[in-house]
Amino acid sequence: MSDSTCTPVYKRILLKLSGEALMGGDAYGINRQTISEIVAEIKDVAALGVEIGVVIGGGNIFRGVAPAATGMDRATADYMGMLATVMNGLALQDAMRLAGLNSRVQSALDIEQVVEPYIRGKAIRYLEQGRIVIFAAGTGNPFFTTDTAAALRGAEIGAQIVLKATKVDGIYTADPKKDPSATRYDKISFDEAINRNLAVMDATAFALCRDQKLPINVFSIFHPGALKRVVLGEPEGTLVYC
Ligand SMILES: Nc1ncnc2c1ncn2[C@@H]1O[C@H](COP(=O)(O)OP(=O)(O)OP(=O)(O)O)[C@@H](O)[C@H]1O
Ligand SMILES: O=c1ccn([C@@H]2O[C@H](COP(=O)(O)O)[C@@H](O)[C@H]2O)c(=O)[nH]1
Repeated sequence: MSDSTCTPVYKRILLKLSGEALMGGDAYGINRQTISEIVAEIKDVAALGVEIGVVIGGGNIFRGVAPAATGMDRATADYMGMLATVMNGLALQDAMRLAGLNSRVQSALDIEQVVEPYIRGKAIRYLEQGRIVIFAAGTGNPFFTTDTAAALRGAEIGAQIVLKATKVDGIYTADPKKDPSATRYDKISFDEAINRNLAVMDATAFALCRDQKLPINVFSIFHPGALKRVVLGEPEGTLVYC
């Protein structure tokens, strides 16, 4: 049932959830309280009748370019990273189940005993039926990231925007964790974000969204209500536009 007091400006969104955000205050893995809170934010948006695809990251478990992967064959490390996103996807689906949300996980890597494979038409059908679709295993290819998977799946499912829910509250002139003097953009063009090498997302993801005219909004998943505010068209975080 849609909430008649709030009208979303997007009918279908692709939400990129940072894997690291799932850690909450922990050093590693998935914090149950944090994942429940994130799911509650998603539930508020689902209640508006918005169709939601989710790409989940894996940085809380494994990252192919992290120190833990030093010396490893890069492609092997990347496959481990993609499998980490499958674990996060299953945890997210379970947290959604506990919250009363109906979701499906689709994986870009074939592990059919665990999750169903990514099939675009089926994913779109699920969205039309009001189910949340969690896209796991990134693009299914090494040397990419889940940000690029978000751009790709967002374009494939016809999402109107990619929402990057992360640990920072937008895009800054430099990494705010390293440069406290960095300032936040309210909005920025794709060309400027790419030319300035703003590392909040990788250049492949920015370029794909730019080419597909798919805007991105980067915001903090730790700001209560931020996801809903973005979906209602209220200013939140940083909008990346064509
Ligand atoms: N110019 C910038 N503006 C904002 N954040 C930046 C910038 N440059 C680098 N960052 C960093 O980018 C990070 C992006 O966050 P995030 O952890 O979501 O990336 P991710 O690799 O997609 O996540 P994960 O792998 O955990 O799914 C932020 O934590 C921030 O410190
Ligand atoms: O398409 C993809 C997506 C991801 N990977 C690997 O997984 C990890 C985790 O993803 P994050 O985007 O960093 O959350 C990533 O570092 C890669 O190692 C991949 O190979 N292909």
